[in-house]
Amino acid sequence: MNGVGRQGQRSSAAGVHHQRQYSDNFLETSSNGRWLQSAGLQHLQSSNSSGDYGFYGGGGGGPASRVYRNAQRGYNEFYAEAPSTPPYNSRRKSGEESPNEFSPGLLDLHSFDTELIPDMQVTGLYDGASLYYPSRGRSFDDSEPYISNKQTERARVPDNNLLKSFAADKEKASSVAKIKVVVRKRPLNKKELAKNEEDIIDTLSNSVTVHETKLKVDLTEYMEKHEFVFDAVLNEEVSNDEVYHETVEPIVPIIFQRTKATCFAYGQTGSGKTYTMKPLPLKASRDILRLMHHTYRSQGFQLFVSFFEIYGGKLFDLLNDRKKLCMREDGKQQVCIVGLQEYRVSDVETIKELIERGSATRSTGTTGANEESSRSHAILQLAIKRSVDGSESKPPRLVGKLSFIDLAGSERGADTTDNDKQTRMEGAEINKSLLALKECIRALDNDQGHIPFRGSKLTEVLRDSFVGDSRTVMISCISPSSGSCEHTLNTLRYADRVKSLSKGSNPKKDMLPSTLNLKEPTNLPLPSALPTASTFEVDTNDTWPVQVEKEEFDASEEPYYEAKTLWKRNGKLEQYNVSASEDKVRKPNGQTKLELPKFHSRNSNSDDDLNALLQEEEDLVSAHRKQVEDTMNIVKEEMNLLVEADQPGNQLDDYVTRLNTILSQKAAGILQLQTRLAHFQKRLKEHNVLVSSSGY
Ligand SMILES: Nc1ncnc2c1ncn2[C@@H]1O[C@H](COP(=O)(O)OP(=O)(O)OP(=O)(O)O)[C@@H](O)[C@H]1O
Repeated sequence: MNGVGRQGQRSSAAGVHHQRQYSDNFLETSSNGRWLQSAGLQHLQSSNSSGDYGFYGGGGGGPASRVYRNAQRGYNEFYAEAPSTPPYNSRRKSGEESPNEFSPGLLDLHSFDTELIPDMQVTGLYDGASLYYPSRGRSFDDSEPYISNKQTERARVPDNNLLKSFAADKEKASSVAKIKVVVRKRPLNKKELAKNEEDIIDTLSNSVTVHETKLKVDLTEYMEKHEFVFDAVLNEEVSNDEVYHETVEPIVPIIFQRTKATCFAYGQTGSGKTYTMKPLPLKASRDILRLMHHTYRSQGFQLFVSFFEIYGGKLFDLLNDRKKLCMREDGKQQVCIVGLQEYRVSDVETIKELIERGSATRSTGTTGANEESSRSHAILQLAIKRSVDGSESKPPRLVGKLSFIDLAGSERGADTTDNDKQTRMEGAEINKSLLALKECIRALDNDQGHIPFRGSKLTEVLRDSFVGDSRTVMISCISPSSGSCEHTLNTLRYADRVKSLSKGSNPKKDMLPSTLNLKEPTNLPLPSALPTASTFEVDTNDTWPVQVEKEEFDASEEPYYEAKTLWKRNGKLEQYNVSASEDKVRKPNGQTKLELPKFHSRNSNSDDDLNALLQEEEDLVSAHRKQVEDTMNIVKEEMNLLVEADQPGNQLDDYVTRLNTILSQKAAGILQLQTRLAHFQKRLKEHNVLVSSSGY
């Protein structure tokens, strides 16, 4: 009844509301770095914002880290010459898909991208992409080469433009909202239609209204309206392409600007999370590869894909037969996933096959039940790395990362009262992770010094996505049916809480009547108490017990040591450096079989070695720190001694003895540290030998 009436009134607008202006808190990231990290691990590096800013700032890295930072300077300076981002170009209308073009966000980038501009077209710098892409209008096929060599060969870069454009790039990055919350409504499905369920959701511009039927005490029905405002609301007519344009596309270019971005799909089971998320990584990869081959051509960027899931608090590699993975965190809050396979990819087809393979592995799972996928979080990561000197002879370092997360069904968190113990535990874990996720996103936007990563496995794994220069897009998927009203409201309330209390939220929201979203009852859809570090179950198998308060390292810098060992590990590294054409092996029947290049997992002995090495590194840093403290105490003592020496009547014997003691102490301290350092250097060398002789 009501739903039918409202459907008639529903806005014909596609529901894509292009909001370009979001306030945000764009920060520059300092280039702290860490020089040792475990080889053979997929690294989810912690990053920090600048020390000025205060995210775990401070001298955690100690003097040794300073040395590393200096060593990194050259790289950073080099990096600072990345091409620019142009002013915003007019966007094509929703639904106008011409996939062979750069999508609008990318067009923006290109209109400043002199590298691609043929000499005779320089005057058309701001004329839009059509100038540079003669292939515009051709239908895009994933198997089609996405770049013509001729096009790139025409390009030349005026150096001064590179420098000029860096500022523009930064400006562009800062104009991308730090957190964006989007709602997507799916159409009624056959089952719901068969049950005569109504569409109770109205969408208009960037608001969504839920019409909830309630009963009065006299059992007459009445309608309660719940209205929410978000950054964008996408209705059931909106295509996956438009979802991409609205959510991920704007953040793709800034991944090259050392940004970590995360896109989540949140919602109840069957609300369309997978439907929404599945196409996004492929579309993003396509744009990333285009950028790599056009704008950042010959700059040594490489794209890597990994795909894993968190199920029942445990990690499984979806690209390696659901092999169980182990998450480790060292004393410096570096989170690593031991054994995760990461594939270097250079063509869309390979990525597509990987995504399909991972998705198939996920949906079949261990029990083969679809049920399972709604209880797991699937995480697909696209990592952009870059060779230090632009060549492939050196190991690549992480530049930016784009994570796509298809979260477990939000209502699964409520399974905590289920009779089955396993289900209860899974429900609790899901609950915990969704709560922790919300808190982390909010902390991120509020620039809180403390981000509650430890609330769940999910947030621990995503730690590096919440620190430093990061972007988050949350897509809340909702079902339109009256039967899902309660879940839909819960989803929208969750999304509202992620967004509404954040400092950098949509300025439009502030202009709205403050009561708009506050009409909502204040009870949380999920328990409001977030597990704290002390209540969080520490799995001693998976997590290092050491807890350090300070964030010390910058995720934008892949640790030198790791890079080195990765290189050694792979290099027998033709495998690692397989080109697109080598990725495929022709089968006798002419079909193309994918032969994927692999990062081999290391065996447990290697893991032990790595852990020991990491521990030694920590011991060395601690010893160094202690030595500095001791030296400072000794210097104080020395100064006192000098003051006393100046006093009349000072005993020379006493002065000489005490000075002797002080100098001996100093020498002993230095010697001790030197010995420890030499031992550590030896161990590093041994480790390299171990890696290179281990058959990789
Ligand atoms: N926007 C949409 N347009 C058309 N069909 C959709 C849309 N969203 C979802 N569907 C369909 O609805 C069904 C459920 O969607 P989907 O599997 O993506 O839900 P989900 O939220 O991922 O569920 P789960 O949590 O159980 O994994 C699928 O058949 C999907 O094709």
